[in-house]
Amino acid sequence: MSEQANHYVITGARLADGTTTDLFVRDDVLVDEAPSGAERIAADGLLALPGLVDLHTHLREPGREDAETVRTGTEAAARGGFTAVFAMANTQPVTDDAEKAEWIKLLGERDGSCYVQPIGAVTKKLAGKELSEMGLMAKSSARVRVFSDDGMCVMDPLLMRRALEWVRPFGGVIAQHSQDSSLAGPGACCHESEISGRLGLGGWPAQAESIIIARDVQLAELTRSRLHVCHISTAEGVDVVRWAKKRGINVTAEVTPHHLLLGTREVEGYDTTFKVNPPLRTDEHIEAVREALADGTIDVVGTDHAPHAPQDKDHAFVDARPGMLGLEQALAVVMETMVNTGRMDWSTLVDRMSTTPARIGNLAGRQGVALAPGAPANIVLVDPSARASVDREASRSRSRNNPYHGRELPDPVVATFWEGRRTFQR
Ligand SMILES: NC(=O)N[C@@H](CC(=O)O)C(=O)O
Ligand SMILES: [Zn+2]
Ligand SMILES: [Zn+2]
Repeated sequence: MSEQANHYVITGARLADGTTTDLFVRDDVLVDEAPSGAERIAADGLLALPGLVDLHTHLREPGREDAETVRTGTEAAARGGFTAVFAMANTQPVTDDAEKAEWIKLLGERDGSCYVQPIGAVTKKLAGKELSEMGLMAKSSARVRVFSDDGMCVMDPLLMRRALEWVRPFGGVIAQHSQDSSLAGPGACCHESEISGRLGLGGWPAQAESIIIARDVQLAELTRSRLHVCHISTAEGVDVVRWAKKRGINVTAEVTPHHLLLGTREVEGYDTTFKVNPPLRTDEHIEAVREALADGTIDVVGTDHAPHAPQDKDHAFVDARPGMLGLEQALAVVMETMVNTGRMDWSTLVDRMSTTPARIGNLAGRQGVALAPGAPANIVLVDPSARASVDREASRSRSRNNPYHGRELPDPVVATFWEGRRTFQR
């Protein structure tokens, strides 16, 4: 038995369905009896869940390695209980051809503490003018299935129609950053509300989001293709998705941890950590996205982990880069807002944070698989009662724009195993 072998016996853990079992890890799979020489891990009182899957991560490599790298971003992911992340295309250069997608995939294999699946850009350089090489990215060894201009909205409806048509034959999906940039002034940087008026900040109305979603679900219907709505944040947006699903339109939606917990009032101190797209909203919107995540109108939680270097955040609110960290506290925030409030049980949480994101991103069978013999050994061990004050300095991320700094939250992740490899241990 080599010392490097990933052989574990995890005893006494409770699964998402409430049953208690022992888990046997032999290399990268779960088996039905203890491998010889396995390390024993007592997990009494802990939950064992399939590793979490994030459809929406910004890893910043290549181009902004001062803010994050594949290594540091996936270390943050493992710390948060994730065993797979989808890397957004808005890097420098943009991931808009097969070679660049293959390079991200290779970086993941070389440096990753979890599986890294590249997302391809919808348009070249995210410029919104010309479709990228989506077919070649799909055919490449990176096997890209999710395409997004995230950071930018695909504003041209004809281009959006063509993109949806293009990905349909190979089962791809267009993940849209739904934000009508023509419906707010150039300085829009928070939610349009009484608070934006009082603070003197330009606002994004909720309708800048819901109008694009309404257009796109109809284009998904027209093309019989698949649409994913990134970071939905408004009651109006949720209503449109609910309507579209009732019509049988192939649409899925995602909410971020920060839109489940944080509100417009966070920006009152002009702390640019809280500047994000779409902006933090008011209580009625927060209530709407929580309800929609519980009832399945919103299919998944996606972190929109968006690391930024200090020089991009240390500006007047209107000039700072939007985006905040998310990977390390995602599970904690979903527990606090959804599980500990009695809105959601653990098996639904697993669906929203592991099974369904894996399915949307075409990783079903490899990620988000229920823990049973034969399944890949992607496991997160969770202590449901631990709590701690978040310290941004303790982050695995290279950036410090953590919106939960100083806040007391659950501190659930005890250990993470990716394909049998222990990638995090508290
Ligand atoms: N969410 C953000 O405010 N910023 C993201 C881009 C995006 O998700 O739109 C980023 O890349 O920094
Ligand atoms: Zn976005
Ligand atoms: Zn994003």
